[in-house]
Amino acid sequence: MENDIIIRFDNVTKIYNSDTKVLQDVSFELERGKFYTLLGPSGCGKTTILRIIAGFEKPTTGNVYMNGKVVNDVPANERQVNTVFQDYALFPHLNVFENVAFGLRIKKVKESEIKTRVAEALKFVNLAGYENREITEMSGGQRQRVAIARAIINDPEVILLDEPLSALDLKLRTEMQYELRELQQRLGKTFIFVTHDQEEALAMSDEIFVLNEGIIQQSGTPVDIYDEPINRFVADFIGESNIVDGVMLEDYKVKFTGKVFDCVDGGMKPNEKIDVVIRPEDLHMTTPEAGKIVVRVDTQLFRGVHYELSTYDKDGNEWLVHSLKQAEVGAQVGLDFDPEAIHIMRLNETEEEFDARIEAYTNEV
Ligand SMILES: Nc1ncnc2c1ncn2[C@@H]1O[C@H](COP(=O)(O)OP(=O)(O)OP(=O)(O)O)[C@@H](O)[C@H]1O
Repeated sequence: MENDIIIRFDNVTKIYNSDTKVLQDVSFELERGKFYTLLGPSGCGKTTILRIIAGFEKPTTGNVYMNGKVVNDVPANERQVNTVFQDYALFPHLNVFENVAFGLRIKKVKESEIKTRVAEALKFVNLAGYENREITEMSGGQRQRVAIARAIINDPEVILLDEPLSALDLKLRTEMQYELRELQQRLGKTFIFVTHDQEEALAMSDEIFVLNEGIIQQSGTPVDIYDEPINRFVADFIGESNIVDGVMLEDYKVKFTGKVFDCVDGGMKPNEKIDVVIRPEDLHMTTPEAGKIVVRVDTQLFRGVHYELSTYDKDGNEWLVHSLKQAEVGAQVGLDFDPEAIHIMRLNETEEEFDARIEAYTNEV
């Protein structure tokens, strides 16, 4: 239903003063009440998308819609959007109460209403009772929550979060991931979260947009993107991958490392060159005789839950393996995998082409 679409980008391009395109024909639709993540390396255009949604920047071409209306020229303060910035942008000279109350004071809301609403917002982020604390006396995680309380106090429809966890240490970051996700679900608002951390994106999102050089490479649920990356960039960026050159001989038959394997993919030209991806956790160690690929174990690291092995085949391809069993460095071992573990990626296939092929191919089957 069009009703449920809160934000829509229609072929949005952004060119700053020079002629480099920071965003290239970006189109997407965001539904109300979901948790979205923009994921990509530094400089890929994530923050630019947030700034366009917030109204701090205008698209060079294309249209941005909110609730079905074009908002290209609507100023930031007239949009139902609030931002939580990377450094939280809290006022160090004001206490917690005044930081959260700030937006309401600007709007000249009555003092008694300010009190009630600040108390509600602080309760929501589990900071009831902290009203009189100075910002400088709050921990990193608590400051984060103050910033969120400040962002939700005006009851915006959309909350933008620009790398809000990057200043926290690993343990606190993980805690805050749970907390933010839970908070988003309780609030029922649309969250748009920017990060370059793929684990964070996988853990928190309903849907992820993977960006590179101003182009959306792929969008989908964390599971879809992890299981079916459409190109080398996405496969590499989302988790660890083994990627080798291959040839799709015909439907269900792929050749790589000089051997032919059964797979579950198809819909390509005969003998088409492709990239093959196999995730390290899908490779199982066995004897060299029983293995589909024979490799030599080069290094082994204990990672707590599993061993991470770096191995090489006779052609010099590296195969990362996650194994519960220990291996012997220098030993020859076999690697086994299921046909379903072989992911095929067409060279230069766009997301639309990928979707169309999968649909046509699965219909055929
Ligand atoms: N105001 C501006 N004027 C000119 N160029 C800009 C401006 N803002 C951003 N850029 C350029 O646009 C590109 C994308 O920047 P953006 O901040 O959107 O990327 P990002 O993915 O958020 O990166 P990061 O993770 O490093 O913040 C970069 O090359 C950046 O230098």
